[in-house]
Amino acid sequence: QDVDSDSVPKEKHAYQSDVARLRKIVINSLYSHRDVFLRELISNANDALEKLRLISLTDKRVWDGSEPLNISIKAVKNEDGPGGRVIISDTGIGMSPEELAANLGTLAKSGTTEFLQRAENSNGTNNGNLIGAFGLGFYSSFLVADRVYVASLPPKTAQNPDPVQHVFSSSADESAFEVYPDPRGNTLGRGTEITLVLKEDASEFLETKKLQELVNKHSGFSTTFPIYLFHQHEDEVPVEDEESPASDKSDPGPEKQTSSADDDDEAVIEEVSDEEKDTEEKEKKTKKVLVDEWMHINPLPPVWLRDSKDVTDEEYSLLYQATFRDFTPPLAWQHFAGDTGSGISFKAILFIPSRLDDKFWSEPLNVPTKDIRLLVKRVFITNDFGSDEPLPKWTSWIKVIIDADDLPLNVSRESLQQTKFLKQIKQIIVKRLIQLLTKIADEDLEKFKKIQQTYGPVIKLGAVESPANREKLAALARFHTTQRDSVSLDEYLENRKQGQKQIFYLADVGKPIDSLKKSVFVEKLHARGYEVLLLNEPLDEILFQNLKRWKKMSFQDVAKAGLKFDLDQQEEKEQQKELSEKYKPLITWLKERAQGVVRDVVISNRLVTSPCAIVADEHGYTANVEKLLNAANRKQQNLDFMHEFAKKQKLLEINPRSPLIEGLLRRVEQLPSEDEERDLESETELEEVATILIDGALVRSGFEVPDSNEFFSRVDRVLRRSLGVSETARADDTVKPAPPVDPELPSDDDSDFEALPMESQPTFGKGKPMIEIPDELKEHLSIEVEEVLDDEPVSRHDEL
Ligand SMILES: Nc1ncnc2c1ncn2[C@@H]1O[C@H](COP(=O)(O)OP(=O)(O)OP(=O)(O)O)[C@@H](O)[C@H]1O
Repeated sequence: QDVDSDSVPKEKHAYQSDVARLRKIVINSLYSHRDVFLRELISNANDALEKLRLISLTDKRVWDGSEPLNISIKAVKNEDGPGGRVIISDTGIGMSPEELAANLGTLAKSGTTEFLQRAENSNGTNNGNLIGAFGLGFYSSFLVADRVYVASLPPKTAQNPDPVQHVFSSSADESAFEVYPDPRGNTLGRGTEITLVLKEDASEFLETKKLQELVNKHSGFSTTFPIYLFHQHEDEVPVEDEESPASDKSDPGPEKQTSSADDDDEAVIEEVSDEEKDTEEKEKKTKKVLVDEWMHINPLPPVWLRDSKDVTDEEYSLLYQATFRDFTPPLAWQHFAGDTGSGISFKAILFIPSRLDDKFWSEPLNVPTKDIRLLVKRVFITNDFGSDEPLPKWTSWIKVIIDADDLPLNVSRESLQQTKFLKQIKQIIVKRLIQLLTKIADEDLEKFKKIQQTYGPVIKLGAVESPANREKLAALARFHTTQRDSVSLDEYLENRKQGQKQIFYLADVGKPIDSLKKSVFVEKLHARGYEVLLLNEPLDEILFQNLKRWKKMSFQDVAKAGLKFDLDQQEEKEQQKELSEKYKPLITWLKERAQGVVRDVVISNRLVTSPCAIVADEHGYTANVEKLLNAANRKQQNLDFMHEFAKKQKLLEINPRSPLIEGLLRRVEQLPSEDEERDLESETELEEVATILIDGALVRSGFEVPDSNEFFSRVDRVLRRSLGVSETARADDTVKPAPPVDPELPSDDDSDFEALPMESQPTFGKGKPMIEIPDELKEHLSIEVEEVLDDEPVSRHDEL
């Protein structure tokens, strides 16, 4: 009987629409990578075997440990012409007919629809990466096969004591698939057999050599279960042995194949030549025969059990890609052996993927990792480390294979939770990751640059999140500065100036580094050669607040009071004192004007060209913190009070060297004293200048002005004054109201006008048609405008 025989009724099912879309994307965009089909199917077989073994821990009926668990691959060439089939079988958990339909006919994965949209929109250019991120699985069969049959038989269980082998059958271009009882009966014993009827141009996969090469390249790493490949070789055997054929007895091969020797497909020996010239002289007659053999093609121990000196970079990459189903090789890895401290020894490889999942920053802090694969003596146990004590968020993306020697094989996850083992493993992973990052930072600048691009903010998160590792992680953090692009805190210290006791920084989340460099707060420091760290990532400033000091140096926000630099020098101190004295009248006058905004007005020692700036007091909020807090939408009343208080803790610093400030001082000094006659108009004007100066300082320093309308009205008035325009004259503000909707006109939706992009839509003004013509075209263009009377039916473009 054939798997496709019509002797059984076949039930037709429609594919879920997403499946059809996914198949199309896979087939169209991965043609040049089509050998991945084998890796994907072997990975699925591996999963099925792991599942069976896990279930058997609690239900011995499913598998009692006696029959072998393995994967086998066989290529069968068509007898009557080109082409043929590749059959991949496993002795794993198998699928019931319902599971065949559900698992292979629908996509249950979350994010599928979004993935499909992205893949379709990217015109196939980037689909390799997208699919890599998503996983591609069973549908990769259609890269090489026109038709696929999946025969499957689940093990006997209490609920299903007499399972029946069923077949899932589908062609590459059909929108439906069939599920039916296997006409051959329960031939598998248990497990799944996938038969790929190869496309015409995929005959290369019929060659054993090609299949072996592919397994060696990709899939030797996808599984620790033995993979057997069927092949035939010529052998010379004595004629008298003909009766008892010489198959390789030392290698039993996949159990089910040897046990089903009566199957036509599984003929053990085939005679090809009996042309041997027997001679009377020869004592023994021999003849050439084709011997069938199942080769064990992944006999090497898994990579993590080998000595790291014997493993190539390519092998590590392939192991990573196969295990974690990632198309892109990892950025870095560490292979180590250890002991948990509670006497359990293990071998492990820790991988840093080359990209961070998009979801990383939006997921909560305590998301459990799914990519730490715990094995015991090569046997997969779990990748669920529980959510009670997940790894710290900053390491949650890590991918690890860990193989323990001494845990009992039937250890369950629950009993694992109770041992110290998991906790110790998590600590070891974090420690090793930090070691790996530090090693790269010390030894491989190029690679560390790449790490920074992807994991820079993650390292800072780690330093904030875990006090125990704060120092080590902060040492790995890199920052922009006024002088350099990527500087560690230690490198910053090496570049400090004589007598510098503070680490200077300026923080403004989201602001481009170039515009931070131009800030009023760094001008003098920069001019004097001091380096200032420029922080524009949300975690930067929080990190410094957590660190408090670095190698005994305190952090100084240059937008805050408390900035110290070579001011101990006597000369400068005295100069500052003198200036304060000189500017006293202006300071007193400005203090009154700036009451609602700042706590005090002082002479600046940080400004060079700017006339003034607003700095936060030591206890006040910088513009950056104020922005963060506003964004955090503070609701609690009692905190609001503190918030308002901290907001007012600002100082107005004035630059005594600025001509504007000098001019203002002169004007203030000229103000009439109390017993003199006052010039109210000029006083108001001066006050207005002061308010603009204060508001301008707020904006320049990154704060918001209390009332921007008021601010601009004032600027308007000053501008008018400087132009000699009347301050009270009003603009002509008569505006023609928009016409009501005319129900007789076509609706907006079907208008051609709407279809035009904004910039190409004609503009209209004052109720008259108006067309803007560029000056250079005016000579060459003449335009006639037809006037339309109000009561005439109008076409859409005249309506406005
Ligand atoms: N050889 C097999 N034995 C048992 N079940 C299988 C086998 N192959 C596939 N399946 C079932 O079909 C489902 C879908 O397989 P598919 O390869 O499309 O996706 P996946 O393995 O879940 O994910 P991905 O391959 O993308 O990581 C699997 O989750 C599994 O339940």
